Amino acid sequence: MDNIYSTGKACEYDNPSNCLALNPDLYNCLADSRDYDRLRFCWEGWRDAVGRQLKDKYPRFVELSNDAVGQDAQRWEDTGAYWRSWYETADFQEQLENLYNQLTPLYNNLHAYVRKKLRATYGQDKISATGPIPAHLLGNMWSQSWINIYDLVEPYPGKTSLDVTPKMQADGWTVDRMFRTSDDFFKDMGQVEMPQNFWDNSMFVKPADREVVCHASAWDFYNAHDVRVKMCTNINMDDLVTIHHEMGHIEYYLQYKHHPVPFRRGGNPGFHEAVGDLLALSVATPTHLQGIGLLDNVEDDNESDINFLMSMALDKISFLPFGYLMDQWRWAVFNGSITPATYNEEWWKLRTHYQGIVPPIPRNPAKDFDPGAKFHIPGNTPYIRYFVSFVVQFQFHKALCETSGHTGPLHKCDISAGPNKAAAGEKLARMLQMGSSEEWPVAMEVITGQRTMSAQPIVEYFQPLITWLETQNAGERLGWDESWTPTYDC
Ligand SMILES: O=C(CCC(O)(O)[C@H](Cc1ccccc1)NC(=O)c1ccccc1)N[C@@H](Cc1ccccc1)C(=O)O
Ligand SMILES: [Zn+2]
Repeated sequence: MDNIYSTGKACEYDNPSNCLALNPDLYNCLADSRDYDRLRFCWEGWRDAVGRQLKDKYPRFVELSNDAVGQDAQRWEDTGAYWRSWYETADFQEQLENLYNQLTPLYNNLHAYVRKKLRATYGQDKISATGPIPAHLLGNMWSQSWINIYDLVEPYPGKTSLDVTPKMQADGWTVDRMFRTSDDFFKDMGQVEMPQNFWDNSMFVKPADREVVCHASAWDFYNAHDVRVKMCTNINMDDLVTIHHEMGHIEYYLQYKHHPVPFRRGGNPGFHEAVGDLLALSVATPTHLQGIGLLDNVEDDNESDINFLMSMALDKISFLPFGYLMDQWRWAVFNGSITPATYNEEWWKLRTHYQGIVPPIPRNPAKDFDPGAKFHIPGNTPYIRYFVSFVVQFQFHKALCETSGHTGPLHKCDISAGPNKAAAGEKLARMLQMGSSEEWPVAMEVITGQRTMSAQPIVEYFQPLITWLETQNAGERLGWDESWTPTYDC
């Protein structure tokens, strides 16, 4: 399944020998095209090339995985139960649902605003004012991050552009400079620097001579010195953020390497995903981007603030329903309540219910397997960890901002700019050094002083934007009529 995913290509209708790889061709198509039908080709072509090939393999995989976790001393009732056990939280699913319910108003306000803007771009015949959004129009192959359509939704055009990709490319940024920039930030915050073998042994760019798994990953060789990233880096802001994400994994490896192997894990899997994103919250601030030469002039006024918060919301708020639903689907597959006969229709029920999106073309239940078109399904990588990460990274950010001595609104905080940045770095290092030797509430307490997941910090961070969106959305229908479908001209 990994090989099918990593080598899949979508071939042009009019030239079957001209085939597009996911990275970078289809990524660029979904990010840059503003042609409804071209976007549909890229969206459908990837699912035909990969999802359809995986449809009949996945049921057997589920069976084998459930057998494996039911064996011997483990005796988990199914794979989902085993995966949830890593959080050591009896009411874990209830806590997640509670967090999600608190975040729904943020998402619905962003969704309503983006839907209105997309109607203006693609026409009222293509998008309903009260329905779900066609999935291929959101700038991302899985509609999980909407940052690439920032130009279509920018609140105050003409203010400083936050899209630093053009400047990265114009200034000749290299992949090495992107990784060095990230390493410099970790060092500046008092964390451990990347060892020489990281630079010697990592794969930073897509090789020209062989097929590789391009989906980014960070590897611990459990020998206290060999740590590596594998990534097909492109010169853009998205990948600069991903580099921080991957380096966050490496940082955890380096900080907990003194523990026995069973403790060389994150406090919980969400913590491992949160480290790099946490630091990237500071790097992404306009003043920090200016400091590393990616923004020329920064305007400090309310309109620029709203533009900045919109760009952050298109990355962080848009992700929340996707991060939540991926394992809602998978846990149900593992426990048998979703069967191979209903894989795809149950997938789209969840996608429409939580994300407020619909497929641009009818799905064929006998052939289509759209979950298979997302890396983590064939890759068998659990996903709720990212939803947990998106919640806790804002709890950590708020706490480290206070420790660093930041004053003012949370969204303007760069922990490396605070007078007590060293104290903030020490708290982070102490948490990382615990690995999984303490249960995660104890690790959380080291940074935040309390032991529970909370949606309050992410809501506080985005509050100015929420207020602005509520005004903009006056008269709009929040949420969507799940029965609407786009017109299909074949
Ligand atoms: O998948 C990733 C990043 C890759 C990874 O760093 O999480 C990677 C996934 C992976 C790859 C191969 C085998 C297993 C997992 N995870 C790691 O490299 C990893 C995982 C656990 C511990 C240490 C490293 N991000 C998710 C979600 C996300 C996260 C942050 C921003 C945007 C989107 C996505 O792209 O959908
Ligand atoms: Zn990760």
